[in-house]
Amino acid sequence: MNSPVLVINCGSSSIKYALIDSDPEAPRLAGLAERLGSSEARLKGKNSAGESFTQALPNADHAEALNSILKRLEGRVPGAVGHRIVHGGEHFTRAALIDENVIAAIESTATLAPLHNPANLAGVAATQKVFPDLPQVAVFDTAFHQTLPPRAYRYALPDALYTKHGIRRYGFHGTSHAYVSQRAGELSHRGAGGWLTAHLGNGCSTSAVWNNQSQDTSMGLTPLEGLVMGTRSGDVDPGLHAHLHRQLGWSVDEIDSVLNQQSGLLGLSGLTNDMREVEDQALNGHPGAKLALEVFCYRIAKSLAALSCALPKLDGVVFTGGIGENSPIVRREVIALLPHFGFSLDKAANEGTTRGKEGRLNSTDHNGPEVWVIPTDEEGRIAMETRHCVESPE
Ligand SMILES: Nc1ncnc2c1ncn2[C@@H]1O[C@H](COP(=O)(O)OP(=O)(O)O)[C@@H](O)[C@H]1O
Ligand SMILES: CC(=O)OP(=O)(O)O
Ligand SMILES: [Mg+2]
Repeated sequence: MNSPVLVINCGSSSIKYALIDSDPEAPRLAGLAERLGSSEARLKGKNSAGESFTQALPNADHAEALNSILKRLEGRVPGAVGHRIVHGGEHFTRAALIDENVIAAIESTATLAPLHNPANLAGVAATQKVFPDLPQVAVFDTAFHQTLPPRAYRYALPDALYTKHGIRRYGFHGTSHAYVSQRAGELSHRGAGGWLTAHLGNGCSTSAVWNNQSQDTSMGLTPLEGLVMGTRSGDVDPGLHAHLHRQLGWSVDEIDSVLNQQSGLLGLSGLTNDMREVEDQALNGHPGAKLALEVFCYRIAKSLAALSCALPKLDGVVFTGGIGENSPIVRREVIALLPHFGFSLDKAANEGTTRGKEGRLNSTDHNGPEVWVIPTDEEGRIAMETRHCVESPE
């Protein structure tokens, strides 16, 4: 397929899009429709000359936003649409051409990713209306982690909860972990081997990848397990839920909303879910922001150390996502908490790396495991998998 792929990552009130050519060097048309459904709705993006635009779309819904996106494609016609679908359960080990059965399977896992899957499905429905003749492909966050062995994916719960109800660890951000671990293997003389990856964006997760296969990851049944995130708590004592219910009288919905939307950096700092602001306020001495940064970094280091058990040998660690790519402070603090692993961080390289650049952050004469920053490319990976699926569907 020579035509470009339109990649859609649909959230509850936003659509991220990118039009990606088969030639990876060709310029991308990309942007974001946000605050959909409100009077503030708008479309922001870049044209092929690299110029930014912003267009107000008052009260636009997903379908209206897609029609506006279509007009920004500068006459280029996609050959397929690739959708990011967060939860694919155990049904999907690779991308799938969307039909009624695939939609039904995605619907059946929707309750496991309530922040993501319903919005992803709404994006599919809206896109099918706008592009009725194009093949549409679902690319799952969970698929890359379907290689986890049972020791990593099983919870120590009664067997029937897994066999009858699918309660197990799935893992997310698979396209990102797959892309950056593969890229680390290509950039480093060590090749594909044992890589720990830290995807640190609004959602955050770590993964242990051996020979391009995921061996373990920090997120579980839902994208709430594991690291501290922008507004998500990550790991808490499983006894917390019963305690909050019995002692404070909180309902399940209240508990769920606190853990997903009012916790993480926002909860600890009492200020914001935005790491840039947390760092600024921590530097100003704000106690909540300092604590948020400290817990955030400690939890990442602890997770990386734990995940190293999944690898026969450790070749290096890769930082990615908005925070991983842009925060020298977080990278420095995390590496400083792992002194037994023999990492060495080059201060100038760590502080000099800027967004959009791949780089190794340890000195070249160093024999221990490497430290890399690799900007993630979830859209590029989704386009590649979409192309592959359309060309050779199973
Ligand atoms: N220069 C920076 N320093 C620290 N954090 C940054 C910087 N730039 C972006 N971030 C953080 O990255 C996070 C967003 O990550 P991103 O991967 O863009 O999000 P999403 O998961 O929505 O794709 C926010 O917490 C933001 O503050
Ligand atoms: C799965 C997940 O957490 O995704 P995001 O980072 O886009 O919220
Ligand atoms: Mg993200």
